[in-house]
Amino acid sequence: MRLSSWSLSSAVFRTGFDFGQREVAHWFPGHMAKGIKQMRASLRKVDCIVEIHDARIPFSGRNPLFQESLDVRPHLLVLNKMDLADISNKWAILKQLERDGVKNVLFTDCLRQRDESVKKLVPLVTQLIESSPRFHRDEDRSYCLMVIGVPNVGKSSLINALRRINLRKGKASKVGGEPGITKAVLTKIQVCERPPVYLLDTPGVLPPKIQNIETGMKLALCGTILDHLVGEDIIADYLLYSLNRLQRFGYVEKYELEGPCDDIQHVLKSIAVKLGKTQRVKAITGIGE
Ligand SMILES: Nc1nc2c(ncn2[C@@H]2O[C@H](COP(=O)(O)OP(=O)(O)OP(=O)(O)O)[C@@H](O)[C@H]2O)c(=O)[nH]1
Repeated sequence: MRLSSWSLSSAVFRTGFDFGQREVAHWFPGHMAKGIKQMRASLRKVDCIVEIHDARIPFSGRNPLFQESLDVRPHLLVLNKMDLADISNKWAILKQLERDGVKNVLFTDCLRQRDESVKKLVPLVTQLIESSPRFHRDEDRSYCLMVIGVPNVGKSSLINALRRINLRKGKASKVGGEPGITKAVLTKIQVCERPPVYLLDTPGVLPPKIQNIETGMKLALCGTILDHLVGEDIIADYLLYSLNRLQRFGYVEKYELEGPCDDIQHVLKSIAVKLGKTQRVKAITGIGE
């Protein structure tokens, strides 16, 4: 078996998207451009930037547009959805990020009710802010954080988890399984009383140009780009390619296949049959005769 038939050029051809060269208007819609503008305008009020990214793709798809803000404020990279990621090589990930200039990293799972990782966030950011050269201690001082990241990585979930853990309060930010739920920079949301910590939720912003097609596919696979913009079949094909390349053959047993396979249509058909998701359709013959 060849490990995969997936090919970058065929994905470009089939999607019509060229992640490297062309700006794809759908991926940088108006609210994202507006979001970046609003973020820049609000930066003045912010003590620390909390950038959230998907722990499954720690090195791909972070938005370079955020970089300028990271240079002027303390920065914490939160790698969320760690429950879905393979973090057995956590130290290697941290080392690589450090080489890329990212020193402060926290892995989180925002869906767990009493998650220890989310609890660490407030002490970590207050420490970062208080050790920054711009810091002035003041009796009534509160801390303002700005939460940034590409769409659907869990920005709103993190805000809600912080409120749940620190204030025992309910949701303040709308959460959704699709990218693009948060469309406006919100007003300050309180997430902790002692010390008083507020934060600004922001819309998920994709880079206007995606570095290369593989980065684009990873972002799509993690749900940061609406599936239909890339094509569900192409995303599934890339997933199969990635599983085979990483020699993760768990899908073979789960879907009772004969063995590893590089034909996505065959795999999808077998899954549909196993899950009873098939439909009878009338075959139409004779067209064009
Ligand atoms: N498995 C898992 N899912 C998560 C986690 N955090 C968030 N999610 C899910 O990821 C999806 C997106 O979460 P949101 O909090 O809406 O993400 P967002 O970054 O605010 O999204 P936008 O508004 O599109 O920018 C939702 O379906 C959440 O339930 C996590 O730690 N683990």
